[in-house]
Amino acid sequence: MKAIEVINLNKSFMTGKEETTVLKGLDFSVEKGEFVSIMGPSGSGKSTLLYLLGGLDKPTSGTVQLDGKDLAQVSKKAMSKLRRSKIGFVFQFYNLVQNLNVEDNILLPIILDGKNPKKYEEKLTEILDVIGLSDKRKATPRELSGGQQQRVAIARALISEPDIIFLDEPIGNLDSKTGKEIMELFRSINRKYGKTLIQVTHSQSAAQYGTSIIRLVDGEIVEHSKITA
Ligand SMILES: Nc1ncnc2c1ncn2[C@@H]1O[C@H](COP(=O)(O)OP(=O)(O)OP(=O)(O)O)[C@@H](O)[C@H]1O
Repeated sequence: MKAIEVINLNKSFMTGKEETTVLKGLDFSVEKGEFVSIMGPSGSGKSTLLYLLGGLDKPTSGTVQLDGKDLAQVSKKAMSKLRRSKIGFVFQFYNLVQNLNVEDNILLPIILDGKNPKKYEEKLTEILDVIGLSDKRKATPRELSGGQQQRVAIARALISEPDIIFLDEPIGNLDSKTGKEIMELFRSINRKYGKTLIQVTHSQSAAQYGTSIIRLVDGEIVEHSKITA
């Protein structure tokens, strides 16, 4: 089963009168349960691709299908719902709300979605256990280390039980030991819960935690390979 299908995807940006083509006719698919690393030099189009896959930006032409749905055909309202329920995002700089404690940060997508957070009590406890922060429920972000803050961001991405989680340089801001721990957490989320993960990374060692690599150079795919353990 395909989680994502990309067909002849193009993306250009206008800067003044200049048009820059950043993604050039990409074709690929991602199976459910894969953990894909998008790699490539700075400026090759990795983040642009990730944002198109997650519906945060629109292609200039071509299609992105998520779970068989062409994102261009999805209404704005349905897209926001899709983003809140089917898709999770984790960014390099955790993006936590500083004056909310750990559990409220994790429950934020639920509250924003108009759901009753009380119904998520059990799920929250389970996720706090998975991320190893059961004893920090009431702490605020500034009382946590960078690695712990990223764990909270991961928990927030997991709470609505999305099928696909997009990671933009998720360990780019962490020391190597903490980065390893976070990558191990992603690997277990991928293996244990069968979530599809798509990460943008500069790190070859971070990519080794995944199942395949897509390498971009100048907006084109130069490699799409499986990682053999
Ligand atoms: N909103 C935008 N408007 C104009 N140009 C943009 C925009 N977003 C990205 N670009 C350009 O598209 C190109 C690719 O950017 P992108 O951020 O996707 O690269 P990247 O591979 O993720 O780079 P890095 O590894 O440095 O984060 C760059 O030349 C960038 O300047």
